Amino acid sequence: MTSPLSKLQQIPPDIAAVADYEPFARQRMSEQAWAYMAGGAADEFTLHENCAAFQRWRIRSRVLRDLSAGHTRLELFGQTFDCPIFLAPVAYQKMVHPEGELASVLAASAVRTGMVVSTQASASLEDIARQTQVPLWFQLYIQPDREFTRELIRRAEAAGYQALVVTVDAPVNGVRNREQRAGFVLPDGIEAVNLRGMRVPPQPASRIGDNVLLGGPLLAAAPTWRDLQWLRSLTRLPILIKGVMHAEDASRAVAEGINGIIVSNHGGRTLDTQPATIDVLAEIAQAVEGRVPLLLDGGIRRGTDILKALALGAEAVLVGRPYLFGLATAGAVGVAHVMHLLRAELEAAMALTGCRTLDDIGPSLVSR
Ligand SMILES: Cc1cc2nc3c(=O)[nH]c(=O)nc-3n(C[C@H](O)[C@H](O)[C@H](O)COP(=O)(O)O)c2cc1C
Ligand SMILES: CCCCCCC(=O)C(=O)O
Repeated sequence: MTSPLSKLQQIPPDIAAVADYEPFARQRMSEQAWAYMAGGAADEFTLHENCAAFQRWRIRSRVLRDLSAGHTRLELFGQTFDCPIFLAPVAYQKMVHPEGELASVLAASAVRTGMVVSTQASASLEDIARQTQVPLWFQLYIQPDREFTRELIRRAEAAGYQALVVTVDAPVNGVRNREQRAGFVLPDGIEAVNLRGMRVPPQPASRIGDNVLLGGPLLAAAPTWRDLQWLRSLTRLPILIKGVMHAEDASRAVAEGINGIIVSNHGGRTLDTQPATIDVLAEIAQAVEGRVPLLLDGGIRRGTDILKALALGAEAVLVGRPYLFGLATAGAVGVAHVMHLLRAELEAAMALTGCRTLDDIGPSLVSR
């Protein structure tokens, strides 16, 4: 006899690729939760374009190279990871599985890769950190209440987080029509527990689009470059900014002393009709000239997508929905399996392009 929890920890038969998890995840979620987790902004052009753009890049195979003693290890900010595929910050994971972020972080530990924990996690940042043996990074939404923000950073440092990822592409929520049509609201019992006690409560995600924005208090308190200087004065942790899509912003970030940049359009959830992340990566890499590490997320569904991103200038990638669908389907085991599939596909792609290590992956391997 299997308990309901154990059913939520079993990998369904016949899963061969990350995309195979999607229908199982869909079955296990309410229509409202699915709208929030799978959906994007407005007409969802960017959501789809992130994936479609990878298909327009071609990989050139290479033959007869020495592949002995190969690996996918990488070092970032003095931290070692077994593979360049991180778990992106994703809010409210208990909405899709009772163990939520606590399951995801176990999976990150099992595959010895990084996880970025969302400010809007549904488990406490301390409880998540206690579950792991790999370096964790904390994703920061700078809050209108700056004192509270300072305290969040102090808590993240005390809990052992090893980098701050400041998300800069969502001073307001996107126009989430799919969520509106489904009537999405956070279910009872799911909340951003790390924001408890804040003086200015965050607005519920699905209502933000209904309010007047320009000239209102929300945007008056929105983060600016000045806030990044303030963050720098508060912490010695490496600071990355997530949500850069323009070479000029990337150059400015480097000039401001930011330690890393995540090329991201928030998985198509903020400003619709932005280009795919993979299509702006080379331009941003050119502006950054290797001065700080670049990471990329959005639309990664195959190991070949990862190889393309690394070839065009990223040192690592992050995935969002793929591991969320693994989590919804089979908890920690599902997340670990998704990460394993992506890594196995990356290794196959590396072998077939003659790359022994990540350093061997370069622009000559891809073309449009
Ligand atoms: C349900 C959901 C919640 C998210 N929550 C956050 C968040 O709290 N903070 C953040 O910086 N990004 C958040 N993101 C964006 C992801 O970090 C990431 O940029 C995106 O999912 C990458 O695209 P992909 O889902 O195609 O891999 C969220 C994405 C999803 C799907
Ligand atoms: C004002 C932005 C709220 C976003 C909440 C979580 C998130 O990032 C998401 O994509 O959803």
